[in-house]
Amino acid sequence: MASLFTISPSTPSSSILKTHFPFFKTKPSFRRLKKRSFFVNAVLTTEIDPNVPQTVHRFWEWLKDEGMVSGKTPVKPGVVPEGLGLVATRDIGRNEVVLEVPRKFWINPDAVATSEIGSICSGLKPWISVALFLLREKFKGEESKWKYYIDVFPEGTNSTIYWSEEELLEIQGTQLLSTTLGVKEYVQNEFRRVEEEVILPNKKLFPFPLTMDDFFWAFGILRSRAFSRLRNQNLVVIPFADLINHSSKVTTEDHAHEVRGPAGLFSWDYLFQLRSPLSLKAGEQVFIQYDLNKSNADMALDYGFIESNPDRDAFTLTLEISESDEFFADKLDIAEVNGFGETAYFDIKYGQSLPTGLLQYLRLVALGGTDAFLLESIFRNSVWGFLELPVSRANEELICKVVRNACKSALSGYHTTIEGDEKLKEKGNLSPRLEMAIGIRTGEKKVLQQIDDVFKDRESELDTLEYYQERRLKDLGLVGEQGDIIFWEPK
Ligand SMILES: C[S@@+](CC[C@H](N)C(=O)[O-])C[C@H]1O[C@@H](n2cnc3c(N)ncnc32)[C@H](O)[C@@H]1O
Repeated sequence: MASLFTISPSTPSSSILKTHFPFFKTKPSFRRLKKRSFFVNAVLTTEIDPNVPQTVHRFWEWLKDEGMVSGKTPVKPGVVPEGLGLVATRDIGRNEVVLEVPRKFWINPDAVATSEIGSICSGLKPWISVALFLLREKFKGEESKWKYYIDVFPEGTNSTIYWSEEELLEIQGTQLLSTTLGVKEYVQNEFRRVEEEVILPNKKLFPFPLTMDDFFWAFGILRSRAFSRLRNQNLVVIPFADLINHSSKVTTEDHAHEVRGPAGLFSWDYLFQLRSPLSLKAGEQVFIQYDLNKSNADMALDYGFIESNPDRDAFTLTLEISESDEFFADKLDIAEVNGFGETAYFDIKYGQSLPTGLLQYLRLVALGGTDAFLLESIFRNSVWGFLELPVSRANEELICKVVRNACKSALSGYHTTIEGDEKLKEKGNLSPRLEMAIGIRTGEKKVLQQIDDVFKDRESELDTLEYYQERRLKDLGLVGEQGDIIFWEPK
């Protein structure tokens, strides 16, 4: 039965880039330079905290210069525990607009299409075209229109894609480790392909050495900073807006909007508008909710941090209809009619009931022997409904056994126990990556424990559960309230 149930990964670094790029001709921008020297003083003395790096001062000045920041802007960048963040300069009401960024400053596949590399990026995946764009702009250094923005990007995050081998050992046995390795392999393959097909054949456009680490840097920047939920925009990096950090205190996600509005002195355009989901006092940080649906493993991979909230702990069960199953075709047909496939993924979250369809799919996969009649075509429209409830003792016993064995086997793959992890946490003084590793492995183990408990309880109830045949007899009026068989007696 090993093929009935497999637990497998749920889904599918960095170097400091040289900012000086000698191959681009220098075009002095007197307007920008002149204005900058004026604003730098103003900014330095009155506006931004002196602890904020110079790169951020220059970026702030650039935002003013380009009209994205005015005297009315109620936030400014600040150094906060999450790195850089946006801090309220006055009290801000809930739902109040904190910033607006005109479309001409959005970096998305459309912006790449109209850039110098547009023609060679047209067939690429959206994220790859934006990654190449960012890398190229980074290498252009002084010559890039985006220089002040790119200068405030971090060199990396704590995403597991950047962890050393030693650090990855701390998540040994976790699904996050397999997902991380899968993602790294995917990015490596994409880099090799784009290097061969786009970068090397276009030396004029990419006259600098682009390494795998550079590509990973861009990938990590996009995963952690791109907004993906705007209407018609499936990937967009927005200067200024991407300085905003996440807080679990925010429980809504409708903070980002695309609106029409003034985008300069005489122009009107789409604006990316960010509203504060919370009311804030001056000096407090503005936060949003990045994604309510992401598990801690997703957060670790994308953003390089996790929440202590156990609701984010999850484990993905992967179920499969084996091709060697004698009823493979019928089972697959039933699964497909009901929105599943040969393989089905079920995300199980801590503290929540089993996901819809999991028990049906399990019972379907385990169906055989005397229950196989349910696979006949006359039952095709009703079988999924039957599978909602236990089919037979043998079927229910099998699913319990298989799930429990899989949980035990997964639990044996972790190199620490929940108790051991909790002791480490109590001791404190952990690096952010080790703290994440402990959080992730404890979370996964707790979910596995929870799944095992559910099926353990079910196993203990096998004798008292009602099965298909009994229900059927009841439906036909042939079983009494006490479970006794009623014989037909002529009146
Ligand atoms: C969109 S950027 C926000 C700006 C970022 N703090 C910076 O310094 O540029 C997202 C990154 O900020 C950090 N971050 C955001 N919210 C966080 C949180 N609640 N805890 C820890 N790090 C956070 C993570 O490094 C994440 O990848």
